[in-house]
Amino acid sequence: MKIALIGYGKMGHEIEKIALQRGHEIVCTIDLNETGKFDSPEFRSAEAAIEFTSPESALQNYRRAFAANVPVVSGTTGWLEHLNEIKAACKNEGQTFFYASNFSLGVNIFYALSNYLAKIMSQFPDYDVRMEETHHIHKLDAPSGTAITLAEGILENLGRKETWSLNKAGNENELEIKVFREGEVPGIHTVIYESEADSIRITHDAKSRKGFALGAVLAAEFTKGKKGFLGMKDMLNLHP
Ligand SMILES: NC(=O)C1=CN([C@@H]2O[C@H](COP(=O)(O)OP(=O)(O)OC[C@H]3O[C@@H](n4cnc5c(N)ncnc54)[C@H](OP(=O)(O)O)[C@@H]3O)[C@@H](O)[C@H]2O)C=CC1
Ligand SMILES: O=C(O)C1=N[C@H](C(=O)O)C[C@H](O)C1
Repeated sequence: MKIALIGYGKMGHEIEKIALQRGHEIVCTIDLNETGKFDSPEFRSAEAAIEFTSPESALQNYRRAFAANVPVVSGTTGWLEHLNEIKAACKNEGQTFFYASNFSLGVNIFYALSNYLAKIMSQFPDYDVRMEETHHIHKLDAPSGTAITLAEGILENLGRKETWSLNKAGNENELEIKVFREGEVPGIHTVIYESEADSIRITHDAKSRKGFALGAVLAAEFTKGKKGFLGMKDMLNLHP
């Protein structure tokens, strides 16, 4: 299929490689300060645009792609305060938008596992829960989008935490997410349950960006012929 890339950084390059390997054509790449390209015939010919940019630019990019009637697959994190606006555009304007805070199969299995563990732990109040995430030093947002999705799943299934907090231990109603930024780490997420007797830890450790990029290309393939707001739940049927 014809794919446009919005954002030609670390993920844009990785996605390009995988898209070409899977027989797709990259018809247009749009990086910072190249917004004129949204009006080009090449961009308009795309059957999907895959967007990995920055928290501040994501919403504008979606709007520009929608104006050209190009479906969007996005993995950019840190923009979710605008989620309802995008859902409304899907519903009221007939747009197509696929979002995942993490496109890797492994993390989506991990989400399901963490939700299930939280459900079990709802019966065992002696265990407190906290989370840790580690990423490369270039990351702009904290906590990671993946950590927020994990935290939301824990809050929903555990029933004894009201909200999550960033690097702030001590309040028993809050689920602490401790954030580390180190070297070129692609992404590590850990959920820790601890009682006086023992601790249980589950970790997802990405070996590279390949899994994220493959998931994004599979998502672009999945959007073909579909309308509305889509996510990994629709594609993988993994977490209830
Ligand atoms: N959902 C998932 O599975 C994953 C999500 N991510 C998320 O994706 C995003 C990008 O990650 P990554 O590729 O590592 O970051 P990079 O910084 O390597 O790449 C982002 C690219 O987007 C460009 N850019 C910035 N603003 C615009 C704009 N307005 N229009 C077009 N291009 C723009 C940047 O240009 P310049 O460098 O000149 O600023 C850069 O080339 C982050 O939010 C990250 O959290 C990352 C991995 C997996
Ligand atoms: O910025 C990154 O690199 C990543 N961002 C995503 C996030 O914020 O969860 C996904 C992955 O962890 C890599």
